[in-house]
Amino acid sequence: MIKVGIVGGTGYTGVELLRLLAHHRDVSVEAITSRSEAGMKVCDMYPNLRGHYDNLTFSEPEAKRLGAMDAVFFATPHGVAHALAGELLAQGTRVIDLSADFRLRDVDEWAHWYDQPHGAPELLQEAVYGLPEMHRERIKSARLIAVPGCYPTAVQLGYLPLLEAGLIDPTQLIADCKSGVTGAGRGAKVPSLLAEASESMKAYGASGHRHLPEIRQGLKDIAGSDTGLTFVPHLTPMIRGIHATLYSQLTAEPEDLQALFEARYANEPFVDVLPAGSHPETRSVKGTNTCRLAVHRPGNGNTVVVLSVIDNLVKGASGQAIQTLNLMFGLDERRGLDAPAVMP
Ligand SMILES: NC(=O)C1=CN([C@@H]2O[C@H](COP(=O)(O)OP(=O)(O)OC[C@H]3O[C@@H](n4cnc5c(N)ncnc54)[C@H](OP(=O)(O)O)[C@@H]3O)[C@@H](O)[C@H]2O)C=CC1
Ligand SMILES: CC(=O)N[C@@H](CCC(=O)OP(=O)(O)O)C(=O)O
Repeated sequence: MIKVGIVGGTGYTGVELLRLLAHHRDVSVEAITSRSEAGMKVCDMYPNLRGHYDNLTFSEPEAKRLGAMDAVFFATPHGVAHALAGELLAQGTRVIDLSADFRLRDVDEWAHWYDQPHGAPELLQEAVYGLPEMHRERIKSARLIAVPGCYPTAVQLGYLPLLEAGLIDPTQLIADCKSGVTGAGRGAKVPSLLAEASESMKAYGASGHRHLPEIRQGLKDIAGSDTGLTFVPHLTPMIRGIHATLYSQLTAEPEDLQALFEARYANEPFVDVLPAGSHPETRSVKGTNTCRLAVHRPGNGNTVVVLSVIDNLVKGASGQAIQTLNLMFGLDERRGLDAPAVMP
C-alpha cells in the first residue's frame, strides 16, 4: 500500500482526492489536514465518504507526520507548498502539488503574478510539470510534481497536436474559456454566491490572468518558440467543468486534421478525440479524468477551432494529480480513475 497524506483536505480538490482515492486499491490515505476543522472526522464533514474513511480525522499540518507518508498531495492555496515541500522531500516523501507553487520556472514571473516572493526557488529545478501527455517519462522519476492548472490543462491539450505538427501560427492563438464555480474553491466569496453566479455569465481577467504565463510557458515548450496567446476566462453557472474554444490560423495545408488528432492521442488513456463534426459537452466528463476534444475547420478556411472539455476538479486538478502518482509509483496510469461520467 502507498501511504498518502493530503494537506488542505476540506477544500474542493481535497475532497475530490478523497472521493477518487476511495476506489484506488493501492493507496491508503493516512493523514489529512485542516487547521480550521482539526479534530473533526472526515465523514462528519463529508457524508458522501461515510463507509470509506470512518477512522480518518482532520489534523493540523505537521511536517513530521506528513514526512512518514510515501507521498503528500498539497490541495492548498498558493505559497503553502513552498513552506513544507523541502522538508518533506528531505524525509523521502514525494510531493504532488495541486497549487501553482512550482508551475512557473521563472521566479520573477511567479512573484509578479502571485504577488509574493517565491518561497522555494531552490526546488524549481527538479519540479516536473505534471501533464502526462507531454512529460510522462519525466513524471515517472520525479520527486516533486507541479500539477497543471485547470484552464492550462484544457488549453494545452487542445493546441498540442497542431503545434507539434507545426501547422498553425503560434503567435496568433485565442483561447476563449469557461469555468464552473468550483474553480474558485470552497472559500466563501461573493462572486460564487447562488444569486451572483446563476442565470448569468461574465468574463474576468481579460487583461491578464495567472494562468496566462503558465499556458504560454507550456505552449512554448510544445512549439519550441514564443507564442502569442489571448486568453479570456469566463465564470459560468455550472458547478464543475471547463469548456475551452481554441482558435488558431493555419500556416500550411493539413492533410487531415481529424486523423492528426486521433493519431496523437491514440495511446492516451485520458484524451478522447470525438468523431468529426462533434461538439463535446462538459457533462460528458463530469467526475472523470477525461479530456474530450473535437477539431473543426469552419468553411474549410484558414481558421481551426478546437473544442476541449474537462472537469476542473478531476483532469483539471485531483484526477491529474492521481494520474501522476500512478506514474511515479509504477502503477497503471488509469488506476482509480476509470469510472465513466454521470449523465445527465
Ligand atoms: N478548484 C479547482 O478547480 C482547482 C484548484 N486548483 C488549486 O488547488 C488548490 C486548492 O484548491 P481548492 O480545493 O479549490 O481550495 P479551497 O479554498 O477549496 O481549499 C483550500 C484548503 O487548504 C487549506 N489551507 C488554507 N490555507 C492553508 C495553510 N496556510 N496551510 C495549510 N492548509 C491551508 C484549507 O483548510 P484550512 O484553512 O482549514 O487549513 C482548505 O482545506 C489551490 O491552489 C487551487 O488554486 C487547481 C486546479 C483546479
Ligand atoms: C472560476 C475561477 O475562479 N477559477 C479560478 C481557477 C484558478 C485555479 O483553480 O487555480 P490554479 O491556478 O491553482 O489552477 C481562477 O480563475 O482563478
